[in-house]
Formats: sequence, C-alpha cells, structure tokens
Amino acid sequence: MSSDAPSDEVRRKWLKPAIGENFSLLNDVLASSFSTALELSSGGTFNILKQLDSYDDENFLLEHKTTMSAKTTKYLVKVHNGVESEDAKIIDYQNTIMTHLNSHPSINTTVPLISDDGAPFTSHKLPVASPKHSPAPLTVRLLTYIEGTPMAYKQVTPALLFSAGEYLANVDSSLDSFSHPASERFHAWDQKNTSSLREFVKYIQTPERQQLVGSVIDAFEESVLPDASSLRQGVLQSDFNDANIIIGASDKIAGVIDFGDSVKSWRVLDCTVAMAYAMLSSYGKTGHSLAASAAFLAGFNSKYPLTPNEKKHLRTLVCCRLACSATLGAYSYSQDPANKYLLLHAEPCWRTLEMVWNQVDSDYLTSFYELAMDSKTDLCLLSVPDPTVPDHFQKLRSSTKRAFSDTKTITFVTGNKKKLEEVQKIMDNTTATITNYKLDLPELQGDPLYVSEEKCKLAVAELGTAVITEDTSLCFNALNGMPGPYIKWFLDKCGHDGLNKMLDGFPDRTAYAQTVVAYCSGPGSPVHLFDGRTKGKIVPPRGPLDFGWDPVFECSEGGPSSAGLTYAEMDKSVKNTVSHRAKAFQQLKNFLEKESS
Ligand SMILES: O=c1nc[nH]c2c1ncn2[C@H]1C[C@H](O)[C@@H](COP(=O)(O)OP(=O)(O)OP(=O)(O)O)O1
Ligand SMILES: [Mg+2]
Repeated sequence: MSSDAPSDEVRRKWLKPAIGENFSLLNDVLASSFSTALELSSGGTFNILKQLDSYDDENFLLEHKTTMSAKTTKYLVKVHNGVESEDAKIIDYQNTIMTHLNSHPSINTTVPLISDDGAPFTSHKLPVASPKHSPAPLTVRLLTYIEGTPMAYKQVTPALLFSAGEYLANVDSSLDSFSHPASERFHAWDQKNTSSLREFVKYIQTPERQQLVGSVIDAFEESVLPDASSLRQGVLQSDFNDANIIIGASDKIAGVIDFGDSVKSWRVLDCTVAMAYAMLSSYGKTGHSLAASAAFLAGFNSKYPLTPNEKKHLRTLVCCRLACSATLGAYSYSQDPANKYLLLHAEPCWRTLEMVWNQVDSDYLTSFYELAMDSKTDLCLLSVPDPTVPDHFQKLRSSTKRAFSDTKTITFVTGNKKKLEEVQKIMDNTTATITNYKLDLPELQGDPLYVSEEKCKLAVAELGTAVITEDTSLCFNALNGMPGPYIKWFLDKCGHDGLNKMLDGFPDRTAYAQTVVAYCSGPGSPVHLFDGRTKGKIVPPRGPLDFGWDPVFECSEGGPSSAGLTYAEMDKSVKNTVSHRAKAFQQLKNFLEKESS
C-alpha cells in the first residue's frame, strides 16, 4: 500500500452501508435474491422488523411466515461493509467458519441461507455513508437467527463469564481443525499487529491517553514480540464481546454470532480479547474489572489450558485489546462525530485501561490470574472488588493488598453509610474478610424476613459473589408492627414528630427495632437469615440527629448505660452491644465461625 492510499480502516467509514430506515429498498433486495429461501412463490411473506446495532455493517431483523405454518421464524439480514464486500474470499471465509462451527454439537452459531443464485450471499448496489462513493456494490446475507438476548442486555455474573470462557474454549478447540486461506490477512484489530496502532495515536484526544497507549505498544514490542514464535497459532473468533454472545433460556449460552473479525493469529488472543470485554461487561464495569476477566479466564483455561508463555503475557495482551478498542474508537469518532454507537464502549474502556495499566500492581495481577487458572480455586474467591475501589474494611485486614488468601471474602451491600460504620465495628475480628459495596437496592414490600431475603438475592445476582445485606424495621406494637420495613418512608415523610404523633391516642408507645441480616455464599446458594430485635419505646427526639430514628427510640434493654436512653444518646460502642443490628450480626458471626471450623 502506498503511503497516501487510504487504509481499509478509513475506507470502511466511507463504505459503511447507509440503508437505515429505507426498508423498501431492502425488501426489493430480498424479494429478488432470496425468493426461494423465503418461499415467496408458495405464499411465504416476510417483514423487516427493525435495524439492529452494528459497528461497520448494517443489520436488520426479519420475520418470516410460510402458508404451511402459523409460526414465524426470525432471520438476520446482514448488509456488509463495502470493504469486505469487495472480497468474496472474506465472505466465503465467514460462511465456512460458521458452517464448520455449527456442526459441533455444543456450539451454536448463525448460518447463511442460500440465495437464488445458489450462493450463500448476494450482491447489490446500495447506498453507503460517503455520497461520493454511493451506491457501492455490497454483499447481503440472510442468516439464521439465534433466539435469546445478547449478554450486553443481561445481568452479567462471574458464573456467566465462566461459562462464556468455557464456550469460547470449545469454539477454539473446534477451530484448531479449521483452516481457510482468507484467515491469513492483516486486520487492525488483530493484537498481533499492535504496533500498527501507532498511526492512530494522534486521533486520541488527550496527551495523557496518547502516552498511555504508547506505553502499552512499547511493552508489547519489548516483551511479547520476542516470544511470538512460541505462541500457538489458530483461527480466532476474535471478537467475543457481550454483544456477540447470545444468552438463551435459564441463563445458558445459546450461541455466538459475528465472525467479521476472525483471523488466524495467536490462540491466546481469543482469550485475552474476551477478557478485555469481560472487564467492560455490566459486572466488570461496576468495580470488578479484574474479577470479571479472571472469571472468564478460569472458564477458558479449564477447557483450553494455556501454556506458560501464553500465561506470561495475559496482562499485556488484555491491555493491548483495551488500547486498540479505545484508540480505534477515538479514530472512528473523529471520522463520524454524530455516531453515538462509537462512543458506547469508549469511556469505560479508557478508564479500565488507565486502571489496569497504571494503577494495578502487575505482580498482583499476575498472581490473581494464576489463582484463576488453578482449578481448585472457588469462583467466589475471585469475585473481589478491584484494588482501586475504596475499601472500607481495609484496616480490618492484616495485609493492605486485597486478600485472596483462604479467608472468604464477603461483600456487605448497603447504600447507608451509618449502617456500614456500625457493621464495620460489630464485625471486627471475624474469620471472613468483609468488603463493602455501595449500592441502593430497591425498597421491597412485605414482612421483614421476606424483604431481607429478596434484597440479598438481588445483591447476589448483581455481584455474583458472597454477600450480606440487611433490612431494618421499626415496629410499633400498638400498630401490630407497622411501620416495620416501611420506616424509611415514614421517617422521610413524617419526621421524628410525625412518628410520635402516630401513636397519640394509643395507650401503648412500646416498639421494637429489628434488623434481619441475610447472607448468601454465592449464586445458587441458599440465603440464611438472622433476626435481631431490641425492645424500647417511641419518645420525643433526644440526642444527636445523625442516624435515622435513633433519637426517638428509647431502649429498654441492658444496664444503666443503655436502658432509658435513646439510641442517639448512647455511646456508639454501647449501641453496638445492645442494638437490634448487633444481635443480628452476632448470630451471623457465630454462623460463619461454625461454617469455617
Ligand atoms: O440503627 C438504626 N438507627 C436508626 N435508624 C436506622 C437504623 N438502621 C436503619 N435505620 C433507618 C435507615 C432507613 O431510613 C431505615 C431502614 O431502611 P433500610 O432499607 O434497612 O436502610 P437503607 O435503605 O438506608 O439502607 P440499605 O441500602 O441497606 O437498604 O431505618
Ligand atoms: Mg433500603
């Protein structure tokens, strides 16, 4: 290529299909080229439902009906970018790879339907992004559609990432027996070509980020390239991200789509690309980048064991993908500032790269990944927050590093700072390591035990790790336990005076405070509940006003340092021995001690 000829990456912007909402144009294409597949002469009908996301192509969802069956079948219409459309070998490559994989019993992928010309695609002159180049000959394929939801729209858990890792390992094992001449091509997204990113660094908006990408490329050249000959080769899927993994019923992986980036390269790159994307999944993005990538790696390595040299470069190669994605994203955006889809991954990707490359100790990450590749490691042990997430329980630990020793890490999930302060004190000297995750869980309705149990299940689904939640109620005896779990809203709307007035007219002003702690050791495990209660009565506010209803709850338990005083008037350390919360957490402590002995 001469130096002023535009690169494929540039031409891909010009030749991006621009059919958009013009469904009638697409209807004509399908009617003229896929009439047999769509059984149009025997009464079959089809309807384009909507456009689906795509980076450089255009995708449409199609619904098809035959006269024979009332059932509708969905298909995907893919209009390829003009650059790939020029190269019949590439399209043939993608078709053969999908057909090869689909014959594997545990892999499911989209397969092309045959056009009226007898080929698994057709070609038409269609509009593209650059008016100067429009219309251009574009390849159109009709593909089977995998029922399910892309992982991008699901709550991602470490368990799901682990099975995604196993799935890609199966794909890669199957691809070890696949070859095609078109797989040997240059592709800017192939991390073997990380050095070629240098020409795009100038499109990155800040000098700090330009420098960051520069240093990742340097490290790649200094440490990975010299080992290149020892890295196993194979055909890769190359883009195992959460938009390309389809989740079906009961959260099982239903299939993989999109072989547009597939190339022959270093086998380990299929895993590191997917690890980088795991970091950007809904689980990874919420303070669990390392945990997400480790869960994926654990699944992959369990079915496709990596060699020592492949293992050695995991951190650098993961960062090469993040750098590639962020840099080419910056370039694409500079070419097409109106396209918000291009920005979708950009900012989280930058922040993740900044953290992993600049803030996480590389020895720490190496040993974390080693742990992930040890088959004896429990997934829960890997599900720890990133070392950069504020860790309120740090001082309780012997080491400042995020511990992944044999103590169990449990995450206490709450949105309430005051609760957290108390729990930190109460749970001091516990066998388990407890971290905090700040998350406002929905305020559910029902009795306190039910509310607490459901809250815990939501937190486990969100974090995929061992969690503790608690829900606190203030129950008036005269009102048969109300406001109970609804105290948060009553306090919010009526204040301390309102709570007092609610009992005017009742002879009984006694109440009890109740905390129900819920503990679950991970997805699929049972929730254990611990109910702590303390008796008292509702009084006009006395003492500091800094925590909830503390000033209006006069405790009637314990000795003179507690009985007769409101929670607010008591010394914190006293409250933490007599309170509803102290009692519930003491039961949890006993439970955890028994469990670990
Ligand atoms: O020892 C306490 N002393 C006084 N007030 C208290 C106490 N413990 C909870 N509270 C207040 C906070 C909230 O207004 C309501 C419980 O609602 P609750 O849903 O359990 O707490 P929250 O929404 O603040 O935090 P979380 O994110 O853990 O659900 O009672
Ligand atoms: Mg709450």
